[in-house]
Amino acid sequence: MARTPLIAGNWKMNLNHLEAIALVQKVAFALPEKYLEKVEVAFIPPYTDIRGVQIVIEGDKLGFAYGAQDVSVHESGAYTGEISAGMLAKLGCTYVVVGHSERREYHSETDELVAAKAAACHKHGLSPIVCVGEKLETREAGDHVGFVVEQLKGSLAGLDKGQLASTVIAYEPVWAIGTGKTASAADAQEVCAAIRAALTELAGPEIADQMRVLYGGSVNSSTVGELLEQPDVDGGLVGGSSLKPDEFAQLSAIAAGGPLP
Ligand SMILES: O=C[C@H](O)COP(=O)(O)O
Repeated sequence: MARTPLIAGNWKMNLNHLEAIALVQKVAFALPEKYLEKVEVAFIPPYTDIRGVQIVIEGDKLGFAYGAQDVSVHESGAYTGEISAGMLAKLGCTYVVVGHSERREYHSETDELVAAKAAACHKHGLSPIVCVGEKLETREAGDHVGFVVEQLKGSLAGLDKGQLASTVIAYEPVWAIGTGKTASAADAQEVCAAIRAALTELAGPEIADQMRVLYGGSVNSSTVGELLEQPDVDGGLVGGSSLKPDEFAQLSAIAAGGPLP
């Protein structure tokens, strides 16, 4: 089945709320609307930017989606510094990245916590983008496929088939993030195919076939075309290149089927 590619720009901890609005406007200026019929483009800014991003996207009917980089497992209450899924849903978010390797590494997030965050998203109609990926030593030992599949199963534990259907997976080999080393298209396909096989086990072929599996790690306009030609790669979770409006517009256009004129 044809899956609409998703290009999600994870800004990480970059851009204040004024810079955020300017970036969305520049991408909208560079990327003619017709491309959005063939690719879904989402912005994943820091929490403080989401309101501004919402206003410019909704106000100008830009056709982009947006979301958050993390979420609390708690609903509300005395959890200083936390942001709930309900708050993000109220702001019109579609997506929430959960289990990014930077959160797993710097905030000691476990598969169990990631699964709880994914469940919190679903409770409020948000689609989690569940991130998985191996470190360099695991790849060098040749254990990357088994590692990623186990991490995936742990990070989706407890989700029912309906929830899985509206979950996005992002395969991000840690050694390729922010390093300029993109996994080869064949490397990405190998793991994304194993992810889809695991999703088939969990949710059945019909649902697994409609779920999007993204690749992330130094994606840019030169690499996105070949990555998306792979049968199990359905888009990109894009870090550094999402902060450059012309580059992000170009790679989104390529994901839609052709470069900008
Ligand atoms: O979430 C995005 C990924 O961590 C990839 O970041 P990158 O494109 O800067 O390598």
